Amino acid sequence: MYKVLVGEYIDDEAIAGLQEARDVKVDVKVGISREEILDIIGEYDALIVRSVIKVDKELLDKAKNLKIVGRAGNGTDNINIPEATAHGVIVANTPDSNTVSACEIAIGLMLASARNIVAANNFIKSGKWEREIFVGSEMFEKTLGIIGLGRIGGLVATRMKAFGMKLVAYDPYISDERFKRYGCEKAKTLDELLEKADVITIHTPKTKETVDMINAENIHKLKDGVRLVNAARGGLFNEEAVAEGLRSGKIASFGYDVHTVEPRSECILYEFENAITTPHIGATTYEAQRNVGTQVVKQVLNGLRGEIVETAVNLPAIGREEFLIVKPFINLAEKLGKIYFQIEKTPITNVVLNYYGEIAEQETALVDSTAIKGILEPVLKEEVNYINSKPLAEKRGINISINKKEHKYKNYSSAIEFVITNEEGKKIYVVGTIGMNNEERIISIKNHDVDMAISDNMIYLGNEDVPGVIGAVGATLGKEKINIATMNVGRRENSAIMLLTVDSEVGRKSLKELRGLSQIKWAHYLDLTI
Ligand SMILES: NC(=O)c1ccc[n+]([C@@H]2O[C@H](COP(=O)([O-])OP(=O)(O)OC[C@H]3O[C@@H](n4cnc5c(N)ncnc54)[C@H](O)[C@@H]3O)[C@@H](O)[C@H]2O)c1
Ligand SMILES: O=C(O)[C@H](O)COP(=O)(O)O
Repeated sequence: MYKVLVGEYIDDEAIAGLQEARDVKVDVKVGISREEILDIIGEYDALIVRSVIKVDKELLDKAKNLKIVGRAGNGTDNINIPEATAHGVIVANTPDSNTVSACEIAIGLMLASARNIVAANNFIKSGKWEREIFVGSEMFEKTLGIIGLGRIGGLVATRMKAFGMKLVAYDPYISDERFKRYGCEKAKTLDELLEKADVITIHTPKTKETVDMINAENIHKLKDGVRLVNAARGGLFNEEAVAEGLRSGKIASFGYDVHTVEPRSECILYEFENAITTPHIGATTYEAQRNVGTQVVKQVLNGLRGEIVETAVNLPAIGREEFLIVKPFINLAEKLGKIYFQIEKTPITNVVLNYYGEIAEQETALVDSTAIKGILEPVLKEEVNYINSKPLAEKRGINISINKKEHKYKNYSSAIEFVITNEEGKKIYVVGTIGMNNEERIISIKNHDVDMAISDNMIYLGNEDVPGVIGAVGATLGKEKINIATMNVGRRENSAIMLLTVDSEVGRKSLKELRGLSQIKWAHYLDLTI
């Protein structure tokens, strides 16, 4: 039974989804104190957070059973990712699930602050009526500067284009094509954007580069009467500098959802009527919370069950399309990796993974990790996952190298070759491919060419290359009530092997019977279930 701690509010349906899982016990402790979480985290296999709980080294050191942290949302700046990786903990967020809500709050703050909606609302409810003091500005034909043209920046661009705004964006990490796609003029420098924009909205993560993007030094570069919006992360615009700009009139308004300190009850900006704010509610919509909740539960269950966690942030970033190409190879690699310790017992010193053909042109880091996971998992007591498999192998003195090579298995569009060297200096080769309909196939084992679909239950035999072996093996398995699904033979000068797929598990007694046949030199059952 996996224990999951939900430490911040997530959607009720998502909690119900967790509770329905038979292998999970859920504790919901929304608003849990720091002291309590440090006390109890050692019991849990998974932790679900939003942006409040700090998942730092202190917490991770105490989280002895933790396998995955699910971030029900986008930003992960409350989680120490390198530490999580060092602890073998997967961190997964839900990057696409709340972007529309975040975009809409940015636009809401932009319009509300430009039209004095909050001040006018407060004014009228205090029993007064005036109109002239609430003169605002239109967005039509103004220039909107977007810092960070990622998911949310892109959504804002599309929508504000419809308002008739001219768009200029600053994002040094994206292609020119993306600027074109969103109809944005590319600002080559931040200064260029600061100088051109009538309204500026920021949609970057919080990094060393993005903190204080508007600060005391560069505020004079802004247009007089500029309007600012921050629905990304607190501190991207320096609060003191913005307060100074609001005081001097340089900045006409500031709409912000995110704060340098959260939660907070005081802020230098609260005195300004034209600075309107919300308590980080960008993702607080029914739709976003439903999406985020469903997505985080899916990722956490996958992580606990050893399945692929598509949105893991401490794995190499891989696009959806690329992921779909690589995905079948991920399972294939794990299965091929499992073969070694089922046919050999000597410890490994070296693993070389060679990629050939189309797969060699892809980002294979996920495949590398699962290949190593496949090798180690059957023999290690510790939990092995995609995150910790390589560090665990290195800790055990196993040298790993990955190569993308010119194609040598030309009959196949792609191939993965394992070359495993053990302490006796023996080299074991296992090669596989993905065939039609994403079928996992083994195409060579210990230098014997075979070509057969992998199944969960396989038998690998070494035999004399003499007449009658196939019949003897068939009869023996028949006696043991084991049905043979397929059979493949591989022969070389002095040796022959047989690889069989069978419909059921093969017990010790059946293996003993096979080994007792005079023509059989050795027999192994390969359990390749994952
Ligand atoms: N207010 C909320 O409730 C809420 C909700 C969701 C997301 N967010 C925040 O919104 C922000 C954007 O999220 P996203 O999903 O669009 O992220 P994203 O990763 O899709 O896009 C971020 C963009 O910022 C760019 N960028 C990075 N460093 C930059 C720099 N120094 N200068 C200019 N551009 C830079 C990147 O190239 C990228 O294109 C994040 O900070 C996220 O945490 C807030
Ligand atoms: O990064 C995010 O997803 C948003 O800032 C929302 O954060 P929250 O989950 O704490 O509302």
